Amino acid sequence: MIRFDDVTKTYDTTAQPALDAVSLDIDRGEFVFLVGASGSGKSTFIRLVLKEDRASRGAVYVAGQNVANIPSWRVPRLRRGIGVVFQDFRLLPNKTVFANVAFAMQVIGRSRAVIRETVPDVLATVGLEGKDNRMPHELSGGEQQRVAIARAIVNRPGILLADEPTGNLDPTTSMGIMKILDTINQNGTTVVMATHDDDIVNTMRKRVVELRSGSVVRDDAQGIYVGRPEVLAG
Ligand SMILES: Nc1ncnc2c1ncn2[C@@H]1O[C@H](COP(=O)(O)OP(=O)(O)OP(=O)(O)O)[C@@H](O)[C@H]1O
Repeated sequence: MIRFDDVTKTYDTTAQPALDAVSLDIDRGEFVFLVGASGSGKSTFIRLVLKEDRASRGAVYVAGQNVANIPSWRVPRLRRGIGVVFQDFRLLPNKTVFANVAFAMQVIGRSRAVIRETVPDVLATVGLEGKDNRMPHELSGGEQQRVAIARAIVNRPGILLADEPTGNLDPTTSMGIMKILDTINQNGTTVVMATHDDDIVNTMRKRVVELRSGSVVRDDAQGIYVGRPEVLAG
């Protein structure tokens, strides 16, 4: 589903690559944690999958297609197949919950009838039934992230990328979000989640790919993550 073939990404401003000769295969239906300290390359990985940036060397494949060969006019189609969730939710502040989710369907030309039918179902999937008319500022952080997840999955993407989705949430709320991501994955969506939250990684027991200074240093099925080895050592 996602393949990195010897991918190096160097930003113009820095000599040290953000990703350094990364080769990785993520199959359809997998749930993968991408872990590593701040600056290890997690967000760069996500940006390359979305073709928001280009690899300096090597090739990135999404659903069998080398993204370097996708012309710019077809990049929206690539991104339509990929839902994205961020740490800071990124909701439209002046739109209701319903409108935030509906917006993702409007931009790809779905009819009002289909939107009216689909959005409540998706809001129920993330546990937000009955909150359609709330504004984002009337929601807790966990609820806002649920809206963001609903928006990311409403068009049924094959891939969901989550960049530190629990970074702003307390542990209990975070586990609620993880249950939702797990359900989405069990329904067939490939999930890649960047995080440095070791508690979450160690509770979920999924595949763990660890990056350090842009290199994959570990790739374990049902892995764990020791996020702060210096703390443990000390
Ligand atoms: N647009 C950019 N221009 C220059 N350097 C960048 C850019 N984006 C990231 N970098 C550098 O690339 C490296 C990897 O950054 P990246 O954001 O991928 O790490 P990360 O693991 O996602 O970190 P975090 O957990 O803090 O988000 C870092 O050294 C960072 O400073």
